[in-house]
Amino acid sequence: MEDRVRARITIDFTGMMESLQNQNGFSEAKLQSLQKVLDEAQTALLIRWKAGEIDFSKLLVSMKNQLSEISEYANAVSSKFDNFVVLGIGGSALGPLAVHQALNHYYYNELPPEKRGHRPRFYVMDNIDPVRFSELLQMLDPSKTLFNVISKSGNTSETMAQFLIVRDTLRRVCGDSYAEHIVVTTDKEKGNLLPIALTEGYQRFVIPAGIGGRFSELTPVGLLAAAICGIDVHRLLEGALEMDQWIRETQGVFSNPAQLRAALALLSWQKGKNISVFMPYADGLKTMADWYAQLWAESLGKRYDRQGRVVHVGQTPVKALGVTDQHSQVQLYAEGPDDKVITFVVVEKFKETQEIPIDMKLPEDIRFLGGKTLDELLWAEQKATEYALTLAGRQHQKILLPRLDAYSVGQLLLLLEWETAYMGELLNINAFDQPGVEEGKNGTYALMGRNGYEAKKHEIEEYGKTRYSLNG
Ligand SMILES: O=P(O)(O)OC[C@H]1O[C@](O)(CO)[C@@H](O)[C@@H]1O
Repeated sequence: MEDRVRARITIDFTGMMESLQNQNGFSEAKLQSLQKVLDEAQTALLIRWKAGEIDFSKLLVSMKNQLSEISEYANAVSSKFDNFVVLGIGGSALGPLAVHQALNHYYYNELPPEKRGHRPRFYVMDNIDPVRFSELLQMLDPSKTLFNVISKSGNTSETMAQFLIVRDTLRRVCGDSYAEHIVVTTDKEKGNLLPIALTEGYQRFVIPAGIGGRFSELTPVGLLAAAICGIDVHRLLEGALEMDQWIRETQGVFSNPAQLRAALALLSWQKGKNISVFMPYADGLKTMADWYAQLWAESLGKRYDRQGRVVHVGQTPVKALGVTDQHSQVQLYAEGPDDKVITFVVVEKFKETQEIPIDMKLPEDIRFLGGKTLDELLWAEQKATEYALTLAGRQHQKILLPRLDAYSVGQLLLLLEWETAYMGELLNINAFDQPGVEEGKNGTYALMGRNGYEAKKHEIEEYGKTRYSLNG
């Protein structure tokens, strides 16, 4: 029976304040003085959203209205197929993966069907590594598999290549019924995937206009996969809506969680903290750190400001996992360059616990663990690391999730999306585009022989003539 607690997540920014207060020239008043900029940021966002750009609230409400369609399809296919495979990359893969890992059994795919509600196994193919892709196709029975091709643009080479291989395989294995094994999630009007989907009669879901990949988890991009794998998508959206409302309706940097995190991020970035470490203390949130990395990096790493001036802004996101990375990265965080701000994400109540057995015959060095639980050990380690970083004068803050459930995850997604949007405004850049990836894409088209890219191909071949390499 799912717990119906609807507690809000908490932002504990003591670690930031203490460290910032120890720096010359910082005061709470300085943080407060950002309020005017944040208010302007909010107004600017709302104006642009009214004019048709991404609008979190509108999006969530319209998704709520579409849930019955998504759930109906999900229920129909989940008992029909043994496997459900997402083909996508970036925002079209990281969100579905993060939410699945956060909310489903950690070993979901290994469970016998009855223990996963007779729902299909779930795979996300977010790369074009030929070995992994071949091995996936060797391992799955295509006739028992549903493939979800996800691409906002409908043009992404990696996803299109995967799709063409899968379509070919399905045609060979399933004959005329191959189209029943493909569901497409793409734009309503644009892209090359759409006409193929229409002509070949695939089931189709729409990514609303104005929503870029990294902001699309709470659209059919993520909701379909979640619904097929048994996640409570209603609660996910409820949590997101609750956070959206909290942020949208709360004035004041010390009461608005996204404004506070963005303002602190700006202040720390201005003080040379060029790295933002996202460190959840829950294995279920490991891929949430990947999702966050794309959100923060692609949204905020920009060459030009809104007036076209060269600014080169952005903070490099780093993924870490507590407690695992205490034994690999924390040494650097404590004693290396003071260029990081660390966000711990802590779950206050885990859905499972494990007691450590008591054995009085053991030496005290390990006997002290007996009678405690793994959760207690994990929380103690997090607190101790937080304290150690405080002693080292390092900046950190903490997001506390009451539980790792759909409601909290919905809140977390929206918190981070809003924070990114505010940070974009504070940096005076467009957080919703990604022009820096175009050059690489065009180069790929050129090298793969796409018509119209001959000059670029020549340019790259010329570049390739001078090499400095070592081959013993
Ligand atoms: O969903 P699409 O259009 O295939 O894009 C995939 C990813 O590629 C990017 O456009 C970057 O190349 C990301 O912003 C996006 O999440």
